[in-house]
Amino acid sequence: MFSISQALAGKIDSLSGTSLWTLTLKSSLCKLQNGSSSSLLISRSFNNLASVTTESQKQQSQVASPPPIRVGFTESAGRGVFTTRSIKSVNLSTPLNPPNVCYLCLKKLSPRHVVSFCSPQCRDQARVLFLFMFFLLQSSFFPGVLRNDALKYPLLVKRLACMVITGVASADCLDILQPASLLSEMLYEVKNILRDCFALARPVPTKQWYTNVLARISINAFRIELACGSYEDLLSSAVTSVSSEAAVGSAVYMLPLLDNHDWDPNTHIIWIENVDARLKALQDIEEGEELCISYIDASMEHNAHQALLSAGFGFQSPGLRSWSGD
Ligand SMILES: C[S@@+](CC[C@H](N)C(=O)[O-])C[C@H]1O[C@@H](n2cnc3c(N)ncnc32)[C@H](O)[C@@H]1O
Repeated sequence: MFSISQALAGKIDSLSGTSLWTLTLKSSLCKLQNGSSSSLLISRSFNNLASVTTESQKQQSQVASPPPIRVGFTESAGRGVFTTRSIKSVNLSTPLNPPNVCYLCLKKLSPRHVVSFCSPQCRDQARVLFLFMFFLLQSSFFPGVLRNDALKYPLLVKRLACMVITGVASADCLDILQPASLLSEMLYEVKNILRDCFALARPVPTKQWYTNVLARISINAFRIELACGSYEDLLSSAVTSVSSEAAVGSAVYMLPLLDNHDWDPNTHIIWIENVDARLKALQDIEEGEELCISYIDASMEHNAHQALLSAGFGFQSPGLRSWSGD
């Protein structure tokens, strides 16, 4: 298990040599009323990730070792994430249905939970972070809005707005991420959804601000497919497809957002106890190799695959073209 906790502070907690990384970033989450949820994870200092230290390094009394991953430039896909050591893959088996999860941290709830937070701590943190959110959650307009998938990103924008307003995140914390071109309909929805929220805030965030944030979130948000209660659950669930209906939320992370797409990825992002993201090696990875994930369901038909990549991410996948042209 390769665990990186408190990436916000740039620390890795443990390293024991298997194929699973944990990227734990400071989180702020919200489960929505109709059963879907959204979350936003912010790492304040991207640069900290380049200077992480490991628990095993600490335990081996300061034995010098490079961080296990580094951010570098690829030939054709901008920035990417590369390993600095080799990693062995492990086998996974059958998927589960997504569990009911805590509104704040997406941790799986036991059947005895009647409220939607796993602990008083999560509930209290949510109260602070979602001060402005609660107003909207109570509005009759809200459940209808949430049925539209495309609107989860405005909700993430709103989450960030709440965090900025309450001082948890800085207004420019996503600026480092690559932006997407936005459809005018999305901007319209953002404006409507955020209007009441922003009306309560001083100073009022500008349209320019939320356009900027939405443009980045819309290309960089992850669907959180699963939030398993244990490592055993993970082993039986991590193969759930990106295209399945198993998503329990969405999240924005810093480091995983620099993972580029490959039609035959060498890693897969997964979640175990909560919204902390883990990268799992799908195959043995050589030192220095770029870590790639599949942005979409890799089993998808070729033209649909290319259309999604093109519309959603602004590029096409040459690997897939040669693969499907056999
Ligand atoms: C989530 S970002 C990945 C990090 C990005 N390379 C960066 O520098 O911030 C997604 C963007 O990376 C680029 N990208 C990712 N995978 C690619 C690939 N296989 N080929 C070309 N461009 C790719 C596309 O511009 C895409 O919109």
